Amino acid sequence: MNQPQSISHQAAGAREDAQVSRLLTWLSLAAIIFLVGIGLKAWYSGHTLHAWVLWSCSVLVGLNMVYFALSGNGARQKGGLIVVVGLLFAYLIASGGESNTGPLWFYVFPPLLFFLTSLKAGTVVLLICYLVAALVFQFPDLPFVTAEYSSDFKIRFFATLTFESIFCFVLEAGRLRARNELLELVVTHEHAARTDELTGLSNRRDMQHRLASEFSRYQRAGHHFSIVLIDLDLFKSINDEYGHDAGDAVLRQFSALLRDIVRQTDVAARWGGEEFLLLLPDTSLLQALTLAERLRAEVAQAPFRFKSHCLPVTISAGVCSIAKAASIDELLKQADLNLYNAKDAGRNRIAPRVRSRGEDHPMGSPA
Ligand SMILES: Nc1nc2c(ncn2[C@@H]2O[C@H](COP(=O)(O)OP(=O)(O)OP(=O)(O)O)[C@@H](O)[C@H]2O)c(=O)[nH]1
Repeated sequence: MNQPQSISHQAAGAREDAQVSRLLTWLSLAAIIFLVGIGLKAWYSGHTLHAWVLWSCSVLVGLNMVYFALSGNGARQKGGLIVVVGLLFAYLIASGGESNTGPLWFYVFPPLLFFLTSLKAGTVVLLICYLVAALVFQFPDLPFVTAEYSSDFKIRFFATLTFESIFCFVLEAGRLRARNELLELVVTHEHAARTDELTGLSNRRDMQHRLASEFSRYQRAGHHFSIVLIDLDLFKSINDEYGHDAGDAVLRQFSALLRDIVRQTDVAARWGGEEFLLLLPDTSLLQALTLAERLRAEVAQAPFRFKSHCLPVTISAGVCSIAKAASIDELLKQADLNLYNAKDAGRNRIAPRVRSRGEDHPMGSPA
């Protein structure tokens, strides 16, 4: 049986991914403007190589944006941006940038990295960057390494960068924990808003949503469906005779029976008090009547127990197919009318009553 609808972690995650991608697009745009601007400055200061590297990076960031716009692949968008930024920082450390200030840009990397990747992946990439920086600092004679840094600078650079990295890690871990707790809370609340607390079935609100979407499906594709409106007979007397707790126990036991009897695609809801509603997709009136009759017979036979008492429980139900109604309201009204007829005819029965060919007993009457 269909559980009450609820948003999943995946749905929330997908929404979050879309937000991050939007943010990254703006960030990429800002980076392109920034890189072109600094490149111009380097060009006019006579650092032509530096200018070309910055402009090349801005082209790569632009290509990454275009790729994302065409493919919509957010993971590749992040990966592409990390690779470009990583290459740029490796160049800045190796060349020293302008006036040996290139490594200072490295401080942008830890927060960006943890934001774009997971804690684990961010730590791994960061360690690789540390290794590159250590190699450049330790072996200034390596090819492509043109900068030289003082020992003081190297020590301070590593110390401050390590401090920043740890701080970013702790902050990101806290953010992720809070985000996950919030998601759990949203899912729990969403589930509670759609579930009947006593029986665990869908509540009226959830059923109304499902009826509306099933009706749209019917209008769009012509998929027929039926409903069964069920009412426990003389339920007040159970409450009066055995107490409210006994009544609650009966409602729970009946719900469990309902869950067992319906198909995976059917929806069972507590419609109110001691009234239940079944939504049966792709089901004709006759099929719905057959199911309702089976349910009626099972309830009449089932031993409903509360403490040492065996409680007499029967149900009446009104069945209606969408083929007989022009709207959900009309469908519910017709099912309610049929339920009233079943009660009026003596309870423990299903309405409308139909006689199947070759059957001795009319369907919908007590066996
Ligand atoms: N224990 C319990 N009782 C409930 C709950 N919701 C509604 N009821 C009771 O259900 C009873 C419904 O009584 P009625 O509407 O008179 O209907 P009935 O006694 O079932 O009689 P018929 O429907 O005519 O067969 C009332 O006594 C309500 O208090 C619930 O959540 N728990």
